[in-house]
Amino acid sequence: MIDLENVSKSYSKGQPAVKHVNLHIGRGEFVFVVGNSGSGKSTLIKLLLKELDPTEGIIRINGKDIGTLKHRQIPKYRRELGVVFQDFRLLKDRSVYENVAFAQRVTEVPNRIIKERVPEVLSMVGLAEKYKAYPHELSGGEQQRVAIARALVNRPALLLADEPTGNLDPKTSFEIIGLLDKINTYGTTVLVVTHNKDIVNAMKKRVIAIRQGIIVSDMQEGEYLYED
Ligand SMILES: Nc1ncnc2c1ncn2[C@@H]1O[C@H](COP(=O)(O)OP(=O)(O)OP(=O)(O)O)[C@@H](O)[C@H]1O
Repeated sequence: MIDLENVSKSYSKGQPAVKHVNLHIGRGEFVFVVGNSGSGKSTLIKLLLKELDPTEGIIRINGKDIGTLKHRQIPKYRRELGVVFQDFRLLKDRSVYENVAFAQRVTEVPNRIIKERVPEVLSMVGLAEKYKAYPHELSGGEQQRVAIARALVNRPALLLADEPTGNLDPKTSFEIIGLLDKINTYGTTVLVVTHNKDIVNAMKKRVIAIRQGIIVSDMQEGEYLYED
């Protein structure tokens, strides 16, 4: 699903943000990526989304070297990934339904399919009843559920979540991770970047720790051993 071969990324100044990373994440895995601020986690997500190109190395997603994608192929490539952020990034002036439908409208999915899929993903995230609500009428956890529904509506094989619980209280954070875990059991590969030690320790998933752009540990049923 995700293969990084000797991937490095340097910004113009300073040390490389990601250094000689080799990584394989198989289809259907659930993986946490942990590390303190500035360790290179966001850079890694941006490389996977092809918002940045590596200075060195090859990134393959689904067997495809994304370095070979033409400029005009990038939007389509990104739509095949589901992405969730710490700050939800919902459209404030659109309802829950429209926020999720929007991801399909831009891909010119026929209305008939949209009408089928939007309620389907909203009930999967437990928000079927709130389809008319606007983001400001929802709690943080509910807003993140909408963002997850939007990420799932195009049925991505891979879901990337960058600090998805960063703005949520502990109970809601566990609910959101539980939802990502459920999505994973349906077959979607899930990669979660997080600082949340309690969640990482409770979930017993694969944990990849990054320090200064280098993978310093990679453990199945791992723990958050890393001190900030
Ligand atoms: N656009 C940029 N230009 C120059 N340096 C950058 C840029 N973005 C990130 N960096 C540097 O790259 C390194 C890794 O940053 P990155 O944002 O990937 O870390 P992070 O682990 O995601 O941190 P955080 O948890 O704070 O989001 C840091 O030293 C950072 O200062």
